[in-house]
Amino acid sequence: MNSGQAMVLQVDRLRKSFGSVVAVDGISFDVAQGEVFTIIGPNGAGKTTTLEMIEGMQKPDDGTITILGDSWSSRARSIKMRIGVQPQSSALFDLLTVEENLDVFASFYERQRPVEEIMRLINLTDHRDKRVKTLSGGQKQRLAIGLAMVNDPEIIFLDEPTTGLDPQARRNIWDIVLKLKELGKTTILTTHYMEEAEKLSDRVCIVDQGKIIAIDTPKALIGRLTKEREIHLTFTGGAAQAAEAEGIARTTEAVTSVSRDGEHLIVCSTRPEQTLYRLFGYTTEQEVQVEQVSIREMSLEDVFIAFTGKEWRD
Ligand SMILES: Nc1ncnc2c1ncn2[C@@H]1O[C@H](COP(=O)(O)OP(=O)(O)OP(=O)(O)O)[C@@H](O)[C@H]1O
Repeated sequence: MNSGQAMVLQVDRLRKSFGSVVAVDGISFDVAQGEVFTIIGPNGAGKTTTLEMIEGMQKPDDGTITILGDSWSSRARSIKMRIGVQPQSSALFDLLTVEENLDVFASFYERQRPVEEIMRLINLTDHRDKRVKTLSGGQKQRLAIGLAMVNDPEIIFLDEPTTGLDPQARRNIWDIVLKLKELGKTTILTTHYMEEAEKLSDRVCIVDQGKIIAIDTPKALIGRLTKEREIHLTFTGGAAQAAEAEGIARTTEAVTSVSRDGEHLIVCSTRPEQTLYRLFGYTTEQEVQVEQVSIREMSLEDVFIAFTGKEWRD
């Protein structure tokens, strides 16, 4: 986060329980103007409850929310005019067209962004006269994001905008989020897709069981992991060659573990470049052919596993 940027949202020690279930257990973070800020976590982690408290739809048991300098208790109307919340698909008017839905939602606000511009932004201009009930799941989600834009808000909240969509439809939503960023908007979204968080976000807040387990840029989070990398090699000459290379790998500095499955060799190293250099020195000298070589990239999924000790499940 750039310290020169204005904070548009400050969340401090938020708590919310439902009976004996602690849904949100002391969550604090700040969001700067223009950021794409993603709250990610497994099912039931407390993402929606956190978002709904910030959106003013649920009252926290404890903690404070300052949004665009205001609080819900003193300036609710002003906040509502300046934020945009993606409605549930079920809130769309099924029998009205895309354009009519946007017009109806826009009529609730004094400040408006031209509907024409929103339809371009959500790539639905060609479908403007289609009734909502005839739209695909992805198109409905895009319209829902458009409805969050009608008052030209400064902050836009998207709760799992891509859940249940196919990969192409998800990418179409990602394009919209990136366009919102170009427009200088702040976007706060939730997801349980790690890949999505990694691609879209300036910063990611990983939550589990109502608590933040890590918060930073995707790059910094991944950088915090061990420097160990997995090198995968496949030998054209088969298992015998792989076994010989396995012997070399085992005596190579910085290698922490080696395993072999037939002609495939997996070498874990804290200095992968040097390890590869040594292995290629051997293969060149012995004229051994390597069919395939790769170094596995670390992802946010690895961050989750490292921080919680649990497997990530979408
Ligand atoms: N209205 C409610 N009444 C009772 N329990 C609730 C209510 N809303 C949420 N919870 C519980 O609070 C916890 C957090 O739920 P929340 O919906 O915030 O999680 P989430 O991270 O958004 O999950 P998902 O990805 O499944 O939407 C869960 O255990 C959930 O069952």
